Amino acid sequence: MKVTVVGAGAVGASCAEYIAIKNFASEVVLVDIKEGFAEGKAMDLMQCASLNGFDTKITGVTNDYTKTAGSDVAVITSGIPRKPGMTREELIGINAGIVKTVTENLLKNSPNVIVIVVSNPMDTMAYLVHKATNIPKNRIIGMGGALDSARFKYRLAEALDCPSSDVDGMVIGGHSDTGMVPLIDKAVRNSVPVSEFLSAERMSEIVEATKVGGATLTGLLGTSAWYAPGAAVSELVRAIAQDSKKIFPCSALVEGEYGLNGLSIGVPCVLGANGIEKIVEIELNAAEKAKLTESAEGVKKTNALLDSVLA
Ligand SMILES: NC(=O)c1ccc[n+]([C@@H]2O[C@H](COP(=O)([O-])OP(=O)(O)OC[C@H]3O[C@@H](n4cnc5c(N)ncnc54)[C@H](O)[C@@H]3O)[C@@H](O)[C@H]2O)c1
Ligand SMILES: O=C(O)C[C@H](O)C(=O)O
Repeated sequence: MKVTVVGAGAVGASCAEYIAIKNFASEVVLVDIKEGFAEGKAMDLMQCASLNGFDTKITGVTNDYTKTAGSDVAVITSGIPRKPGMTREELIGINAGIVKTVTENLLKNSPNVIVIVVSNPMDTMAYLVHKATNIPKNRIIGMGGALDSARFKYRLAEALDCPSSDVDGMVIGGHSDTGMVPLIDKAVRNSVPVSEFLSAERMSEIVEATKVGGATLTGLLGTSAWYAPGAAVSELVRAIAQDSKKIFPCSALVEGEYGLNGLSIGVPCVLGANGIEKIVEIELNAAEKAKLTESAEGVKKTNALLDSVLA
């Protein structure tokens, strides 16, 4: 499998590193607009090959999309990250134009590529890729829910004082500070509902900490996170490479699922060789449904800004 990662910054490089370390792709091409930057990141990462024991070939190019030709998957991380105090939505003015141009360049060279959108505001950027191209909806995947769910599991494990591998849980909805919907009533510790172990108050603290997970890290780091984002992307790419049919919450174009239409938003998706092979409609309780509907309204408000920022 050939994977292109556009944006060789914090998230793009972390994503390339995890893909290489997991050793399922033959080739990763890093692309950046900054002269020499992707080449440097690729060289540094390739010097880890003998140390970390991977065979994936990583190359870097400065804005030369001919080198990305024939990519099976392309990950778009190009654009600016937020600074402390900002929302992801505030990035739309700069990132929309970047994501649109990058997508057009990718498609010219890899018409059948599956696109994974990472740049923020991610749900709106995924929707932009849908609006600006004729890529079928199964080949446009927004990465947010896989990361948010990993953060949810981290918070659950912290509260339960157990390893993350003992908990399971999922976050659906928009990838925003207010729009995430951590499905706390469905979260389990080794198949036992977490409500058996945690008070209602502790559970709502976990939900709130999960929703602001990205903002918390941005406050600590001065820019947004990259390790868990890179790892989350690498798991989506792996599911495609291995045709695994695993379920991840991804931002997908909804056409009636969950009563929603005309936007990309985080919903459970089966991922395989064809990208999003199915949106899974799980039973939501009334509160979860109401939160998802409200979240969709928020994403739609941001989507409505696209025309003016791209004009
Ligand atoms: N969806 C998620 O879960 C998630 C998680 C983390 C970060 N993000 C988003 O990912 C984006 C990247 O974050 P980062 O921390 O890696 O930022 P960064 O600044 O470290 O890297 C971004 C890179 O994009 C490059 N770039 C800019 N314009 C480009 C273009 N036209 N073509 C190619 N490269 C271009 C820059 O030169 C830079 O190297 C941000 O928008 C951030 O908000 C999303
Ligand atoms: O928080 C951000 O702005 C980056 C990303 O969306 C994240 O959740 O880490």
